[in-house]
Amino acid sequence: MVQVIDIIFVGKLIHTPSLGTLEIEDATVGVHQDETIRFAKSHHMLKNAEVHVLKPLQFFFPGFIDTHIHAPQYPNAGFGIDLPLLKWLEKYTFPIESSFRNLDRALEIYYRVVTRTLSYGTTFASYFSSLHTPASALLAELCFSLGQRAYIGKCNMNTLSPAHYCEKSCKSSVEATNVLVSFMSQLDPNRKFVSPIITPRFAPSCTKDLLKACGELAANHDLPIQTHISENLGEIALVRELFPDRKSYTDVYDHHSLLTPKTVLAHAVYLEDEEIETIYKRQSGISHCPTSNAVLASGMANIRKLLDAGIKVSLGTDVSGGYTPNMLVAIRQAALTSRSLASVLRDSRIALELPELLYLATQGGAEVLGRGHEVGSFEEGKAWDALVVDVSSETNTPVDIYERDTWENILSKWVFNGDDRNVAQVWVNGKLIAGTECKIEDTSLLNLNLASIYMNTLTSPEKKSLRLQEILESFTKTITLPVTQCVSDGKVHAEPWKHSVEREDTIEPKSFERKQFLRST
Ligand SMILES: O=c1[nH]c(=O)c2nc[nH]c2[nH]1
Ligand SMILES: [Zn+2]
Repeated sequence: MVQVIDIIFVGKLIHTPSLGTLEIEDATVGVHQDETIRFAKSHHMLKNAEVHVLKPLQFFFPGFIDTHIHAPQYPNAGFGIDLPLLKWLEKYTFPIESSFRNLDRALEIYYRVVTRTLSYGTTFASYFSSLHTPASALLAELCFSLGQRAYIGKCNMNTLSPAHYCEKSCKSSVEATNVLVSFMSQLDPNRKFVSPIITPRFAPSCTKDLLKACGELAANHDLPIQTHISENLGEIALVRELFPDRKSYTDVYDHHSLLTPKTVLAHAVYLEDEEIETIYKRQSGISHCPTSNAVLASGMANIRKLLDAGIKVSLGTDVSGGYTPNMLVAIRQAALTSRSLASVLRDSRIALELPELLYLATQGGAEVLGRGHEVGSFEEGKAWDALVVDVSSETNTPVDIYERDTWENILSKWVFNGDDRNVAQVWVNGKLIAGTECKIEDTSLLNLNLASIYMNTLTSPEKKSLRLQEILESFTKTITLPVTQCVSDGKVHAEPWKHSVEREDTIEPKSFERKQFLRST
């Protein structure tokens, strides 16, 4: 039985509960651990509570919600900015994703992705994994055990992809998805922390029957959906060619019942007015990915137009089209993109203001993921998913604060100059899980946890026991020296996954039996 402790947080509290509203106030917030904010902004005290009082240049901010990130593309973050979308997929993206057949590799990289995004203050992420069910299950286990809220979707893709990275049929894609869904239902039956999300990669990589099947999977299991839409002109032309009967890219998804109130559409750079209307009618949401749109020279989405149309909008890092999983960078790029577009189109209203940008990165994300009533801002009854941001000189970051700075200025300086060193604490559901002030003391326990995660995703019991020692040993190395994987014979290998040996246990299983799992709470 988990011991329940009440916690009281005292300090500056900043959030954007609605689009364009910025609240900055001194607050005392009571939180029932593992439950929700009991009372916000009141000075009522709880008995036997643990009290956290912030230092002068620290403040509470809602955890970031990244509504579009490709976990297996993380090793490519920061390179491959020379090609447009379709060529980029072929040259960089499909090769890295296909390497996630190998679970050792998946574990090493996914562990890094989750801990890295947490260090930047992402408390909730909607992940695309690769097409592999075991590696996707592993990512789910990692998020669950490390405490990050996550939607996890294995890619559905059965056409127009390289032979070595393409599902064989609609049927096998659906079966593999069902395996992941049932695995995750055992992991977190209430979907409070981790939930599957149906993930048809994008229209060109799915046959019509698979698009239809994805719509049915989402409806039958009551699951959210994520995909890409209207990112790049070459892609849009391809969709027109592949689906000549459909009026538009949006119509392709609508026709296959993929536009629901729980659908996340990434990019939406070139939507026509009629498509915007359809998306509004279906109450689907958009993940704006401005860094990726700039890196791949895809275009500039007019977010003001989407907001004016009443569409829910959020922000995504879109690693590795986006070069970093840092949500602060997504916010900066959204600001600059909107300002560039405002000047090009000679309409100053297009520029997004700081409170709007912060909303997109928090409450806007929660709304798009269908969890606006639970997370995204500090309201009575919501979960305590919060950051303690520290902008004091002790952090040694380029956020230099002077006496005359107002809290609005301080906030803006953090957004434009801050980094992970300013993320002192990361709380999810009333539990401290990351941040510079959160020290993981017992690394052996962490290793053990990771090992049990790994074990849960393997199929054959014999292989599990045989490899336990090996796994435990390799973790110590992986955690402390992740980069050594890229170096051999004294040379740095740009594509380290090519050097890994494929093993039999990377074959897609028919089903998972989830073993009892250690969660640290
Ligand atoms: O930015 C993108 N990243 C991807 O991995 C992808 N796949 C299809 N369309 C895509 N766009
Ligand atoms: Zn993407």
